[in-house]
Formats: sequence, structure tokens, C-alpha cells
Amino acid sequence: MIEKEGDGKAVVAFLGPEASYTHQATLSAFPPSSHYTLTPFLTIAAVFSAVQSGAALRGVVPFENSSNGSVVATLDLFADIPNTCPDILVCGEAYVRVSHCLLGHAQQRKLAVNGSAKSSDAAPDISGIRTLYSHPQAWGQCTAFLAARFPDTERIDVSSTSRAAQLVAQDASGASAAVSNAAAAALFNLDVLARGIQDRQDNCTRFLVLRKRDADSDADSATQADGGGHGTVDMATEQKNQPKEPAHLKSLISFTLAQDHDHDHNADNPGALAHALAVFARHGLNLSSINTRPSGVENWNYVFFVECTGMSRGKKVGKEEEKMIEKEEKNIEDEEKKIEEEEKKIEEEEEQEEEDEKKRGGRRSAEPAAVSAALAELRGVCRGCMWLGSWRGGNMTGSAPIR
Ligand SMILES: O=C(O)C(=O)Cc1ccccc1
Repeated sequence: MIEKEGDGKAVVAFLGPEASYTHQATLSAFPPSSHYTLTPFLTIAAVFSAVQSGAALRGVVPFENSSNGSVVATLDLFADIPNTCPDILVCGEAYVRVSHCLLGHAQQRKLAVNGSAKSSDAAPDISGIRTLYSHPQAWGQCTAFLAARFPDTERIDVSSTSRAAQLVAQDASGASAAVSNAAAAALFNLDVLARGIQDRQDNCTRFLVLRKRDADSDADSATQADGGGHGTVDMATEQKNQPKEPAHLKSLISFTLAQDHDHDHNADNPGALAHALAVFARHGLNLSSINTRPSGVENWNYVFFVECTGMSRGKKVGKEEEKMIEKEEKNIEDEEKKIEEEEKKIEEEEEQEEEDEKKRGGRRSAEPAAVSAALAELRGVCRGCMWLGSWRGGNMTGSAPIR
């Protein structure tokens, strides 16, 4: 079994080195356990590859930040999934509070106090810093601090905030600093030159947990959604850490729109995106995020990523019903009420099923039927439509300590 290390433990891959925010997210989703071992990888692409190849049973990658938006490197890997990692699915998420620090080698400025030089309570001297290292996401989260203190300083993008700290630790000149975190300062023996330098104190990043499509049960599009536990290794702890509430299922779906062009090479498919998004509404699925990235296939063609939330048991929509829903769309309030009631019924059904399954002592297969039905319809109005996984929505947690 390639996904187990020599010690028999399953590998959970994360964007490292250790002490990255992704490491903190990984620790909160996979607390120390005898079932798995956490292994750092140097890039987000390497985490995807490790899961795809089976070298890792799970992978953890950054997905979006509350103040700076999407992690484009992750979205681009999802966009390229059909070519590079066709079996990757999302099976969970973790939130981490992000408090950035400026790390470097402190050069204490000697301040004259009553004629004598006193250095102990002096502010670190940052005037000698010529180069800043960090993950591209971090710059956009610390705009005010960087504009005030380092308006003209060269910035070098690196693969993670802990990698930035590692590089600065290797530069003994003291001319470089990293936008990183306190755990990385401790790990790489750096000084914290400034703390809490992010623009917003409630700064938070969402991370996704990846798994590999199960050849049997994920054969079609949307067939599994219980946050993991489908590997050949016992991931009982991971299961336990999947929040039970809220019960809403999140799903990630990607699609591209058919490309018609007018004479000026502008996309000429009026209403195409609206039609695609209306499919989700018809199936009672709320959209919680929409992202877009260039498809890489041709200029000005995009991959759309939609996250939707909805209960795992949906109702198949037939022709008759579709007509009825179309009429009902005129009265949004009525429709919303109906969906609410429907969801309540579904929830009750789900609870009952869960109970029954428990009594049978078996594992519950939570098939997101509403998502399956939406995907089937979406295929009629879009190109390259893909289910990228379903999972139980996570709660905001603090960052787990690095040991
Ligand atoms: O995990 C890290 O350390 C990263 O570099 C990704 C990142 C960057 C900024 C905020 C959260 C995660």
C-alpha cells in the first residue's frame, strides 16, 4: 500500500516546511495520532501529486483568505485536474486564524536614555532590511504595515510563509526578513521584529483536505461525501474531527462555458453563465462562492468554480416539475419556503437513515443526490463539468499549536 509509510502509518501531505499555516491547519484536522504521519511538501502542486499518486492518503492545501481572496495556485491546480491529477477530490476543510509576524535577525538600535545606551527595550531596527520573503497571499494581507515600513523594499515570492522564514534564517547578513508566523520564528530560531502585522485582526484562511477518488464508489460524478475515511487505512480520528454541525454539505464543482465568438473574438453566448447558475437554484443548492481562472485551453476562456451548499439527499427534478418550478420562480418567496420545507424533510430522512445505518453497524454512504442531479443538468448547458468533491462544512477554529 503506497500511501503508508515504512512505519505503517498513512501519510497526510501538507504545504510545508513545518510551521506553515497549512501545517497548523493540518494539525487541527489531523491531531497527533498513531494512524497517520504528517509530511511536509515544498509546493501545493507536490501535495496534489502526492495524493494523486497514492504517496499520501490525504493532502492539505490553502484555498482562500478572508481578506485577500483565493489562493490562485490552488485554483489553477484544480483547473488543470483533468490533465494532471484526475482523481483528486476535496473531502474536508479547516479554518485557521492568521496572525502574521515580521521575522528576521534583530539588530538592536541603541537608544540613548539619560545619556546611557540602553538596548533591551528598544524597538528592533528594521532599517537594514533590503529584501522581504513571503507567500504571495501574505503581501495582500499586510498592505498597511508594508506600505508604511517597506514601501520600496524588494519582495520575493516563495512557496510558503515557513519557507520564507527558513530562507531568512539561512541569510546571516540580516538584510532579509520574512512575513511569516510566530511558530516559524521558534522553529528557525528567528527574532520576531513585529507582531500582528495583518490588516485585519480577524484574518482567517480556509484550507481544503484532499483525497483520491475511490475507483469503485466515486466512479461517476458525485457519489461520496462523508469527509474521508474511504482509504484502506483506519482514519477514525479524521472522521471524528469532521464537525457534526452544521449538517450542510458543501460541494465544489467546476465547469467551462461553450465558446461562441463574435467578429471581435468576444465571447458571444448571452445568458450562458446565468443558465448554468440557475441549475443550482432549481436543485435547491445555495451558492457560497464563485471563482474563475483562465482555462488554459484558449484565450479568454475560463474555468468557473462553484461551491454550493445543500443537503445530501436531493429530489430528482422531472419535466413536469421543471415547468412548475419555472412558474414558481416568479414568486421567489414561495419557492424559498418550499425549499426550506423540503430541506427539513430531507434532513429528517437523513437523520433516520443515519440511525438505521448505525443500527446495522455499517458505514453510511452519503450520496449528494441534489449535486448529482444538478451536475446532470449542468452538463446540458456547460462544457467540461466536473464534481470536485463534497464534504461537511467546517467550523472556524483557532490555529492548533505546533509542537
Ligand atoms: O501555509 C502557509 O504558510 C502559506 O504560505 C499559505 C498561506 C499564506 C498566507 C496565509 C495563509 C496561508
